[in-house]
Amino acid sequence: MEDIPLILTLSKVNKSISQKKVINDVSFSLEKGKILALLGPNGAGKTTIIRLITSLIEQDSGVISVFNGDINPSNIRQNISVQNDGNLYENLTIFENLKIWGGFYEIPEDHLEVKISELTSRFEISERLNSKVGELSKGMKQKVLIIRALLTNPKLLILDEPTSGLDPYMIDLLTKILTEYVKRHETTIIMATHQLLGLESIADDVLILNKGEVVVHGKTTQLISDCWPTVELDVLSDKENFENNLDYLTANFNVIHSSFDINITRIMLETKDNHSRVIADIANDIPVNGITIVNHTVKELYFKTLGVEQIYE
Ligand SMILES: Nc1ncnc2c1ncn2[C@@H]1O[C@H](COP(=O)(O)OP(=O)(O)OP(=O)(O)O)[C@@H](O)[C@H]1O
Repeated sequence: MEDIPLILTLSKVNKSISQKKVINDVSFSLEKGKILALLGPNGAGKTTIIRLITSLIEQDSGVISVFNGDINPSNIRQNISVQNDGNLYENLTIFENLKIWGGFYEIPEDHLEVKISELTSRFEISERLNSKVGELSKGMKQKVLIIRALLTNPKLLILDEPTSGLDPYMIDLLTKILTEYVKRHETTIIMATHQLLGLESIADDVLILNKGEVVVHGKTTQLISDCWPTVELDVLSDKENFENNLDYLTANFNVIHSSFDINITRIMLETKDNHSRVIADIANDIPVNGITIVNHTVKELYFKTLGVEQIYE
């Protein structure tokens, strides 16, 4: 299999701010065309990592290599886009803000106007193009910041809380736009976020930081299957069959949890066996109304990794 080039490598990076160690021996790398979810509690060091990668601050020790070479201040702006890279001009319109930004990057005018039109339409904000930014809602301003970051077709796009202020529909749309964008432009994305729902469908890789240290890093699917090496199934059956079914299931499997819900019994069991065979066996042996495989999520991975109890599933 062909090796995918690395866009970013951090090796034993350390950083103290005001005599406090905020980044502790952080090492990881990121392949071209992947989306990395950078996660961690408040104060874990996500923004500091982003500031280090973009050379806004310098590490005390360790190596940060972007595009296979040490960060080069002269090409950084052409190749890396950061969503929170400076405020928008509140007294200017969306169009004027984007035009000025494109001008900084010397994007040819006709090309820039086409890009603005495409992106604002994709983000469903075209009709507000001539509205002053100061009159926009928080979510709309957020869209403009993301559009601005995409204008330059960056090789590396860094998003810090991109879903902040976005409504549920826009969060889904953003996920779609970013996954399509990565495929079309071979862009690599680092996304620091607290919005964990649905991350497994967008993030190729996950990195969880805590107190400046990497707690977990790897491919999302691999991390989830490492964390839950067994298959869990929800077995739905009528209440009258519950006791008999439960006897059968506990005799044959490791039943983790069972519950009633009106006339449905939900049983969660764990098995290391091939799940399609297990499903077929159960359906054959007892009266069931349905069996579903439990898919674990990045949110569960996050809570399990950090050893924090999840309040809501
Ligand atoms: N300018 C600063 N002066 C002092 N301490 C700082 C400064 N910037 C960051 N820190 C400290 O560095 C640590 C990491 O902060 P950072 O902003 O990187 O965390 P974060 O993971 O992005 O948090 P959040 O999820 O709240 O945005 C925190 O303990 C923070 O107090």
